Amino acid sequence: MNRTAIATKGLRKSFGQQTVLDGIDLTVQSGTIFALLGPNGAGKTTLINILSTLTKPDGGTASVNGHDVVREREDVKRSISLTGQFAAVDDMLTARENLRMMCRLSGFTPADARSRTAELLKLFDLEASAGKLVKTYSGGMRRRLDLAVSLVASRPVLFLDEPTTGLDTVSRRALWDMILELRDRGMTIFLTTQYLEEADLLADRIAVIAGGRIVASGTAQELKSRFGGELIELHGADEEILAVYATDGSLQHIRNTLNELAEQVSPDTRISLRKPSMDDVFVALTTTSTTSSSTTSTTSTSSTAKVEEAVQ
Ligand SMILES: Nc1ncnc2c1ncn2[C@@H]1O[C@H](COP(=O)(O)OP(=O)(O)OP(=O)(O)O)[C@@H](O)[C@H]1O
Repeated sequence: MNRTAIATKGLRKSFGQQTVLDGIDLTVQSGTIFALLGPNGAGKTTLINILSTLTKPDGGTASVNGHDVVREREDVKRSISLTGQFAAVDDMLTARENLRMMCRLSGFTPADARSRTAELLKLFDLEASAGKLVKTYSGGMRRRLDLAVSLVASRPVLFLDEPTTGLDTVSRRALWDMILELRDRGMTIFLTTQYLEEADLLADRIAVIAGGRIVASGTAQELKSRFGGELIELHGADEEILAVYATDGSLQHIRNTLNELAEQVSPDTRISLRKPSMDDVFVALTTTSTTSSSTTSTTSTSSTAKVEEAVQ
């Protein structure tokens, strides 16, 4: 049975004159991974801060695990883990010592602290280095320990603010596996990211935030399918992409689009066909055609639709 873990309605937040969240409506089902995707400064951290009770909204409502984030703040706090919340991972202690200390501070008995520590070291693949000082850890190991520490107390909802920023590809993939494992154990995970691939591969549902609003939401497949079947890319002499046009993938539409483009672009323009990616969705939703590198001086005609137009 699907249960709602996080819900917001008309959520608003401004800092001074700047409106950061301009009426956010979201629903996240229990036991799923939800990715909030958006460019720098879009309001992702502000939304996580509101949902985790660190910041008060100016208007609208939000609930986590059935509790209102303003009126039932303590209940919300007891329902969530937030990575980085306990940024106090001590560099001069080992991972095992850090975890045991956090367990004891959270009220575990010594025996329970030992077994929870062992469980978390295993889950986050830190057993081999559990006895080494944290100051000797790589960025990826450190991030895994941060996550392990934030999960000392078992809570149903986990907030991850850009969990893999700055990690190399191997560490990023290792962390993704762990996030998926947490979801499979029944946790609800709300993460923010600027990495399209991360949202694409991890999330059950994605919402794209831009200009203080949710401009699109759905599964990765649903978002990509807004473009239809195939994209036509126009390339210049140096292989640079001049423009991207959406088609429904049918021979008829592709032929009509090419015929119309042939009248507008120089004869040595090259073309290629490809499937839509999350990058296309993101660029189309978060940039205007004047700033996109995929613009051209051609005008849209009856069967041509640049990706920025196709997805709106
Ligand atoms: N406490 C604050 N006081 C004033 N302005 C703030 C405050 N917190 C955030 N802002 C502003 O609100 C906007 C959104 O910030 P936020 O950190 O939520 O964005 P973000 O999507 O998380 O960005 P990034 O991906 O860069 O972390 C930014 O313009 C930021 O400068």
